[in-house]
Amino acid sequence: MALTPVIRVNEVVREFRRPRESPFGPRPVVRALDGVSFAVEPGEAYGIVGESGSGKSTLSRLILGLDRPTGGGVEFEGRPVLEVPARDLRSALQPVFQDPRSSLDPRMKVGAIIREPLEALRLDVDRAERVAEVLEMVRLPAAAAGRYPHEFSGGQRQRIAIARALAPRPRVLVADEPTSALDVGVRAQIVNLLLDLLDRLELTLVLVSHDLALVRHVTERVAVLRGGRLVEEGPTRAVLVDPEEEYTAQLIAATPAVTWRRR
Ligand SMILES: Nc1ncnc2c1ncn2[C@@H]1O[C@H](COP(=O)(O)OP(=O)(O)OP(=O)(O)O)[C@@H](O)[C@H]1O
Repeated sequence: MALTPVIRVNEVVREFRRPRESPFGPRPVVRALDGVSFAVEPGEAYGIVGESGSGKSTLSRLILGLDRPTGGGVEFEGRPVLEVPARDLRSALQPVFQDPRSSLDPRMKVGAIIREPLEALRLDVDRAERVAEVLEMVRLPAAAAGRYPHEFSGGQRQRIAIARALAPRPRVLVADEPTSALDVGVRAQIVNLLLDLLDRLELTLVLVSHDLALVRHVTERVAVLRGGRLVEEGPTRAVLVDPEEEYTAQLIAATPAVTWRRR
């Protein structure tokens, strides 16, 4: 019997209304997503790529249950994501955002930042122990808990953001451009850390990025979005090395040739 997909995106449409262009004119509608369907299997690393404005962030918000589609639906582990109780959903499905500078509260110590989801979700765990555990997982010293985010480098702050996401022991991470705020040299470390965590913790990853080199290195399957439509989907190697669609070939051609090296 086939496994239930972790995430199923089913004919999803998301429209946004723009402000009127003239006082009595209609409000223009932007179709950010237009009939997108795919499924992510347990333990898989799945990439979503596309140029700016193709609908990637809109899709990641819908997957996380942070937004409502205009049509179609998203299922998490077989249930409509909007019907999963918030506490169950957030302990299982955690976001990792782009820029830890804006997602980490500068007034809170790192320990409190990592404890926050445990407190918000009222999880019955030894919080101090869990903080130490996740800091160790992202290779930061236990003493980091007593310091503030500004005392860390960009790469270390991204590790803190990942530690926070891991604290409730999620089964799935949704990472939207997790390395784009970082210098190139630091990116590879974060990427290798993510790969290591996927292996060790048997996580499912949805990686949203315009960085094709990153997606090629990390994911097993990939979906290519263009203007809100899914134009191509398949094994990452096949799609990003030998694409069937001209659009994907153009995306690849527009990408600087960066290759990630595994440790
Ligand atoms: N809240 C909103 N209100 C109006 N339009 C929106 C809103 N959010 C997204 N859009 C529009 O939907 C389309 C897709 O946007 P989205 O941010 O999902 O693209 P993206 O692929 O993530 O782009 P980027 O890589 O630049 O972040 C764009 O045309 C955008 O202007």
